[in-house]
Amino acid sequence: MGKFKKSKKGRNKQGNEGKWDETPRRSYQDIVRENEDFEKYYKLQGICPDSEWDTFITSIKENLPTTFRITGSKVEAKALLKVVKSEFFKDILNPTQNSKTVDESVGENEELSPDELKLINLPWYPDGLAWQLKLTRKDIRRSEEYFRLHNFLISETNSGNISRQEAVSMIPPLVLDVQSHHKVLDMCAAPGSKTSQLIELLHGDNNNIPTGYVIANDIDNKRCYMLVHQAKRLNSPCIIITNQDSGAMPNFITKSDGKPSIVKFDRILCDVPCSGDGTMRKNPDIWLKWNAANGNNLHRIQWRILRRGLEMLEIGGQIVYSTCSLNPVEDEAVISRILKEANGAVELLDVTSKLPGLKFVPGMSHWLPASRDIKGYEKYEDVPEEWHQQIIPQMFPPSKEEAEKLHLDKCIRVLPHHQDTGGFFVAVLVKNKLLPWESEKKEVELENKDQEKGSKRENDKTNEPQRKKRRIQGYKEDPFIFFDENEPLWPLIRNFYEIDSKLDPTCLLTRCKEGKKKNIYFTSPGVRDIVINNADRVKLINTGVKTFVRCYNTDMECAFRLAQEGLQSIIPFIGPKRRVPITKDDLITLLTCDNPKLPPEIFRLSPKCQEHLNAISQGSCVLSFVEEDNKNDPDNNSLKLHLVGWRGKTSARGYVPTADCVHYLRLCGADVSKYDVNKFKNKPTGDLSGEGDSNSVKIDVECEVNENEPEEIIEADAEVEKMETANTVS
Ligand SMILES: C[S@@+](CC[C@H](N)C(=O)[O-])C[C@H]1O[C@@H](n2cnc3c(N)ncnc32)[C@H](O)[C@@H]1O
Repeated sequence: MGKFKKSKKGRNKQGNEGKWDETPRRSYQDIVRENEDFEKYYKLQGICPDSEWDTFITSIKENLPTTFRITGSKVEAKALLKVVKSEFFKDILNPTQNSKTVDESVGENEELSPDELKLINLPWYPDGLAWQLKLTRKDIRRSEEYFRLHNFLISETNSGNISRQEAVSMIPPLVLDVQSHHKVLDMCAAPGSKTSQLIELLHGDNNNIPTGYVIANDIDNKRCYMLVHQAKRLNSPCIIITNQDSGAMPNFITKSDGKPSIVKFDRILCDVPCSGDGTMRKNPDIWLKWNAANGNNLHRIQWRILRRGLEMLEIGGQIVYSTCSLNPVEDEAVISRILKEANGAVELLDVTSKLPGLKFVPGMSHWLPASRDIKGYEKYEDVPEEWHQQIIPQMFPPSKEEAEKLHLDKCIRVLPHHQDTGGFFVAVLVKNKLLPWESEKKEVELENKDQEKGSKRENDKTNEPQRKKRRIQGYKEDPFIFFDENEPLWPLIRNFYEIDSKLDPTCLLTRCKEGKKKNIYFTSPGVRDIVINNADRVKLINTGVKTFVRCYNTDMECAFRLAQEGLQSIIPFIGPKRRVPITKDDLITLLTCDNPKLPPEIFRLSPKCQEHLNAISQGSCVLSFVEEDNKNDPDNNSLKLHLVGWRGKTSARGYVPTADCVHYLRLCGADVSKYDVNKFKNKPTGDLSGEGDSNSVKIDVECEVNENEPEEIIEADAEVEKMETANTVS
């Protein structure tokens, strides 16, 4: 779904683009990576065989290699992968040395040990799209040898076509088995790297809008706007962002088949808050503050979230529980506790076949809950009273007989030295029947109560005018106002773009009750159902992908231009008139135009494109490129690029941000060397940073609308940038 991505207006405004590798403000070099308690605690737990201890402890003290994955639809991602392999990895990494520094089949290379390999294609990530570079970001940034790779990583990150994500953090969405019809809940989602993967998996390679959706939730309001930022990159109409404590997450109501019912989710990701000691390689400050009490205190929160997740899960549904902590009290102890409480209603799944080539150890069945002074206890009765607040009976490992039933060995533990990553824990659970404390009756009663509350609010609402900013438990968000069947704006837009009647206009929404509508967003019908039926009961932060934008250019018959963000969602519904076929050469001509004041004249484009443009009125249009080579491929593997364009009086333009522009040019095999400035020799003129827009191909200024991004989003954009930079996830 290369289609569902990009646009980083907020980031551009902040001038934060391109800082993919900026060193975190505080200097990690000065941190002494030692913590006696940490070592004592994990030796006590026996998290690895004694013979591996030295390798483990050495590895966890080293800086983390750089990892990234290529995002997008299979076709577009594969095209970019080809560029990565042919243009960057082979030539740039040790060009004069043995080409086997690139390993595409880990384990099969007999000549070089993994230690000698600089570049590894992660074998367990589908389609070879994830890579690990044995170089830190600083190595890449500081060395002239890698300047082209550095430029590439910056610009493709900016355009959302690669995602910098720690290798192990890619695992949970992969084992969740998300399909396009699934209702997916991401309970602790911010900053959202896994949410992005979930959305990509939901869209799969199907061009249809998925019937399922992803609800991405976080308790931290500020961090919710990081999710908005991630969602903006993906341009999916199937995501909703909510701001709740997931340990007490309210039920969602649906009326999809007429009568109200409680939504049960098919897939849930429970990537809980944790001590994060698996991330010490990228967050060395954890060495300074690590203590055993931390994990003990988190156990209860983690258990509470997982428990609520299981309640919200459909029978037959799957939930992934994950942490970036090595601590069994935060990992197996939570799983063991919940399995015991569920009394057979929930069981662990073995998902190792979904991760071919991943090195890991099975989950532990024995551990020693320990007090802050690193004294481990075999049983609760041995715990001195002073620690009873911290250590509770439920944290203890199962008895031998219990352990045989629980199969904690189906959990996956990745330790840093296994394949030079961070540490990680992941477990997949399936719900086979109602939980012992759940009953159909209770759910129905609850639902009725919810309905009563809902209708009371409705009645109250009719008696008082709706305020622009509603307040639910202190939160304020602009309302979500869906078009009704008779929306006066719709016929105008529909006729201009010849929009098929299959597009339901009631799935379009705005965020302003009064005044001129500026931006029109689009959601899938499933998302619309959730928003309409839950806006009064759940803190909804954001939904919808920007699809039409008010345009003040009076040369256009329609008051709304297309927005690139929503184009991929509605392209199947747009009629042939405003879809302009372009060739690869047209695309290159349109995208290499540097001067917004001098866009290419129509006569410079291909005859077919000229003919089409000459036949339509001025204004917004779609520029559609379909790769000729594979046009008749039965698997429909031809590269298709749809860009928002503008038909001017005598000229045409692509309306594409700079980073996207470079990306498309790269995919077309065009020359992008003018953007590829060697900063060690020249001051950059090509604008890969995105801070300026000198090279972006832009629409007439008068048609550009003043899209005021909410302050929270701009701040969050900057914050995500900072986090990605510092690689801090937990
Ligand atoms: C490990 S991080 C999640 C990382 C995220 N899944 C990702 O891949 O980018 C944990 C998140 O849980 C959130 N959180 C903590 N307590 C929570 C709660 N009770 N309900 C919902 N979210 C919570 C934190 O704000 C934090 O963003």
